[in-house]
Amino acid sequence: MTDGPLLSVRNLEKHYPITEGILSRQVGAARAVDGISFDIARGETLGLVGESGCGKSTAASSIVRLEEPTGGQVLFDDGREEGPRDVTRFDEAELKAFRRDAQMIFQDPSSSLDPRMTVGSSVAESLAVHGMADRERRRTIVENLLEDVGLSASDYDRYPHEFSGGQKQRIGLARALVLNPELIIADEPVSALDVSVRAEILSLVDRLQERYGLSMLFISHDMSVVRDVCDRVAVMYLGKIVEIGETEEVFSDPQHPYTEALLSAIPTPDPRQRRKGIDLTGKVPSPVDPPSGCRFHTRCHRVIQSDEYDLEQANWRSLLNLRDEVVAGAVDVEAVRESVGGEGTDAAGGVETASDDAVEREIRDDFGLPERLSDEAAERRLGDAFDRLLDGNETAAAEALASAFVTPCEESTPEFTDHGGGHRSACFLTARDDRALERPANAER
Ligand SMILES: Nc1ncnc2c1ncn2[C@@H]1O[C@H](COP(=O)(O)OP(=O)(O)OP(=O)(O)O)[C@@H](O)[C@H]1O
Repeated sequence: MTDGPLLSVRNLEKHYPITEGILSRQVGAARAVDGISFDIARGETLGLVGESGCGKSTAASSIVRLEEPTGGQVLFDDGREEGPRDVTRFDEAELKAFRRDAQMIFQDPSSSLDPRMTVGSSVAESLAVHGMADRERRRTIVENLLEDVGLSASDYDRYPHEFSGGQKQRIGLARALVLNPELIIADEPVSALDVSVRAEILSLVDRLQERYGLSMLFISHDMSVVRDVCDRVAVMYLGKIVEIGETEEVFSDPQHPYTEALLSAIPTPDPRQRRKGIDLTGKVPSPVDPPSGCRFHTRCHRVIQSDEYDLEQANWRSLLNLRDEVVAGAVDVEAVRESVGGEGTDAAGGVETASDDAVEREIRDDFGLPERLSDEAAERRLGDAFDRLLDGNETAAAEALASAFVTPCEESTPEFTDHGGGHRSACFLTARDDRALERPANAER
């Protein structure tokens, strides 16, 4: 056995083709996982965390080749003399052996339990598949394992429907452990469970991991769950890892604004401890057409300002939101005019038409923009774009906004910056001055 990591994922990619027409011509690709790299040491738990749709499950299934990766390497070191081998190049027999060493646990344990089989037979099944012919021996191993996961040996002969969600996840754990694997990939193992049983299952996972000396990739959208069980954490956004480091470090000194926003969403019972002030608004963009540059720039509260202006950060964010909506053709001036003007009547008794000023005020208000920006140059260019928009020339307005308001974050892709101790993040802010992000004034911790 070498001292190196058990698993090294290198530039892993999974791109799903997007096809069109009866000939299924490929017209694009969903870049669900777009070049992620991380290591998992022996006995270590790495958390992979991010919002729904960022590619966590695709990463997991690509690592064990339930789906074929499009690119990259998955190096697994099972202690052979020749060192780590690339799972993506395994033939069928090698893959079968690898799947004994690397087991998955899923969010819904019922999906992998046959309702017509006793849970004991379900757990014992893979022992038989992998060549253990002695039925009594299989039974003894499984009975012991059921006790290890907090069930009893007599549960062997019961059926899945007789168990609660938490108990089923215990059975899922027993199934994953029965072949004595080295690596467990747990995909949201507690998200479907009642809050009351989550802590029990998490502490069981922790205990089993230590007892069996397991390495684990623990996938979750929930930062608070990750904090409880993971030694290190990798934060994923739209197919890419944006920050990775020791859990303690990442939680106490987050370096990427996305991590910061995820942390601010953790509910805490103590209002004095509550972090607030960071709105993670909007959905994760589509991986078919991800934003250019830093993929988080369309939602980032710290998105970098153009050197030309000196605006309040919130106003800069709002300006970019307005720009993106106008460019997408999603600002319907006439609808706003109607909604603003519909409240009064004109001299002839007809519905009053809202003035351009009123419409502009309304749109500014919708986007959280003040009636006048503090920066004169920015205000002039915004006013210019509004003139065109209110004249009904959306294309010219979009062009004016797109050329006036550009963030460096969309122009190139940030590389990783090393913060020491294996803590790295990919953000221009930290790349610029290599120091921790200052907290926003209104973000309490
Ligand atoms: N077969 C597929 N074809 C095209 N796109 C897909 C396919 N499977 C997943 N995707 C897309 O890939 C992206 C990543 O999905 P994935 O399920 O891996 O995310 P996730 O972070 O695990 O989210 P969740 O927790 O909701 O499962 C999503 O945008 C999803 O729509």
